[in-house]
Amino acid sequence: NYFLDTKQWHQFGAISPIPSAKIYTPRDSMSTWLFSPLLYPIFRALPFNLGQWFRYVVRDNSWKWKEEAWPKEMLGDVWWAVGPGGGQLWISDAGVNVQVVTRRNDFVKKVADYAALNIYGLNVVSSEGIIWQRHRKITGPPFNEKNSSLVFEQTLRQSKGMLASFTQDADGKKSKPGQEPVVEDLVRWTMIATLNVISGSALNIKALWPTHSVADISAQEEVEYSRETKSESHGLPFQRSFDSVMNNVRTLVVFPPIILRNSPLKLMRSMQQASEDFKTYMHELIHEHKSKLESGFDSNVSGTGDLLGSIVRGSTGSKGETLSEEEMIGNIFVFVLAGHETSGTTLQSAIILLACFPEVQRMVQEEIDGIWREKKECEELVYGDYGKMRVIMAVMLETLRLYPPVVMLPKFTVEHTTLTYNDITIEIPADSRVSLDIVSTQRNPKYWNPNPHQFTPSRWLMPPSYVALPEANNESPAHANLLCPPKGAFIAFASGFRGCLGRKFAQVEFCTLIAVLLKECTVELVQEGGEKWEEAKKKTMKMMDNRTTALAMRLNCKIKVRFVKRGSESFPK
Ligand code: HEM
Repeated sequence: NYFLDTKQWHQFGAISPIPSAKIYTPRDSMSTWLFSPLLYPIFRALPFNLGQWFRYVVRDNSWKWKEEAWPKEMLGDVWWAVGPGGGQLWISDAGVNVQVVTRRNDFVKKVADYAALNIYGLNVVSSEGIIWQRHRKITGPPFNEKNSSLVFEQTLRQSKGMLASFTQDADGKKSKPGQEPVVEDLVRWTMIATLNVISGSALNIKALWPTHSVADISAQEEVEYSRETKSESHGLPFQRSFDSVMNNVRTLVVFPPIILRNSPLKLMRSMQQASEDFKTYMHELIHEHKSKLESGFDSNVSGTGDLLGSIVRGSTGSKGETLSEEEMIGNIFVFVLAGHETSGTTLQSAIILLACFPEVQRMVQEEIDGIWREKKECEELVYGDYGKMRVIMAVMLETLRLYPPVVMLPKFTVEHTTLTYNDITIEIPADSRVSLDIVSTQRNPKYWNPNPHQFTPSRWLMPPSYVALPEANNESPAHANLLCPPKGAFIAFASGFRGCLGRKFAQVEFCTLIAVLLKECTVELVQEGGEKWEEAKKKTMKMMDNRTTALAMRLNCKIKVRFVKRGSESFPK
């Protein structure tokens, strides 16, 4: 019962050799998870600090940013949150992180937590054990150089459309200096770009940028999509069904199809219709790929590098090592899910940080100028330039260090096991949650001094003589002389067996988009009500800390920026 269970776990925490926090809500309660950000202010307002423990159950760990309490209120690098339902071990020590991610049979994903992601089929994100191995074996290889080059092409197209819409007025004319449109809702646009890039690179479709100017929002309604309805049987053109699925993913994941299909709300019925159309289109695409393969087409040689094509090809192997059509669709769905919001929010954070740190933006622009100086007239940016974007990569890694879109890596123990921390053996009972705290690890002064909370991309830029320590991780092998942090100290892309499959994908996308946006323009904060630049920066940096988890960690407020012609900046030179 609740009281005995609570008492037993609190006693367990008290005798553990590491610190512990007493929790009073059931550990696996879905309603606590859902409503914790709303309940937190109520608990925090209780007298005599009675509700302080609630901070440890807030799903997004947001108190670490908001209350400027970090790291004072942290209980240490490794500590227990204990209460009814069991214990949750929180880790922000690099060495312990490594132990967890490299012992994949001891620290597993709790698949029940991911069941909602199986709406189209089992996939590499939601599975464990031998099923996960089979999925990873087939879904890993498609993230290759050919795909990276496709990602580059897709991003080039999107970023040009994006830049035009940031620098043209509502009539589609180039804005005059000082009259550039205000980008009110930056994340909306970065998410459209990343959704289009992933759909393009996963399925080889060419989505168009939806508007000629962000000042003319109505234009979005008139979007023309490149892939039109394929047969009479579909209600929606492909891209519309795809966008609808991705934009309404939370509803689709929470409500079963039967409820949506029979809902009295037209909106819900149309979401389900779009979802069914998406599935039919995906089956059609898979059949197209299969028949090409049967007719002797070798996608390895002449394919475009799109993820679906490679998966279909990789799935023609021996029995037991293939994916069913449902599983292929399931994987494409989670690629889009895992890749679109994470990348979109990272780009948003980085663009705002660049607006706040003009000296960093200048370094980025000098790098871009250097790349263009080497080109002949009429030459374009090419995939080969990606490796030259060291400073942009440093900006990405530093953004991810401070504002990772995924804040925690959740693991679970099926059997009793142990971890070693500073020569201490930590006993971990079966059925414990083990959470790798990405935010605290990546702000831990043990690894990130000096100024671990400060945005300093130059910490990643090493001289040519740099030799990485043996126990270090190279976060972007395509770039020379970037800092290799100690293994387990940078885990924004996870690490070990279940490391992010789309790391390079996201990196190519990020660098290409920034290189296009900042070639001729500078991003600036919009100063409001006569505020001084320093005031605007201070206000913005405070807003940057105001985040909550949706699918990925998101800013709670909109930060306005503007893209002005280089040379006409208004921030201090
Ligand atoms: C800035 C962008 C990104 C970040 C920060 C990021 C971060 C992560 C993290 C932290 C995980 C581990 C999650 C967990 O185990 O709970 C993960 C896994 C994964 N990511 Fe990413 N990701 C990014 C972009 C992408 C992209 C663009 C794709 C695909 C196109 C992608 C595909 C995946 C997949 C398939 C997994 C599951 C791997 C497995 O479990 O074996 N990610 N990512």
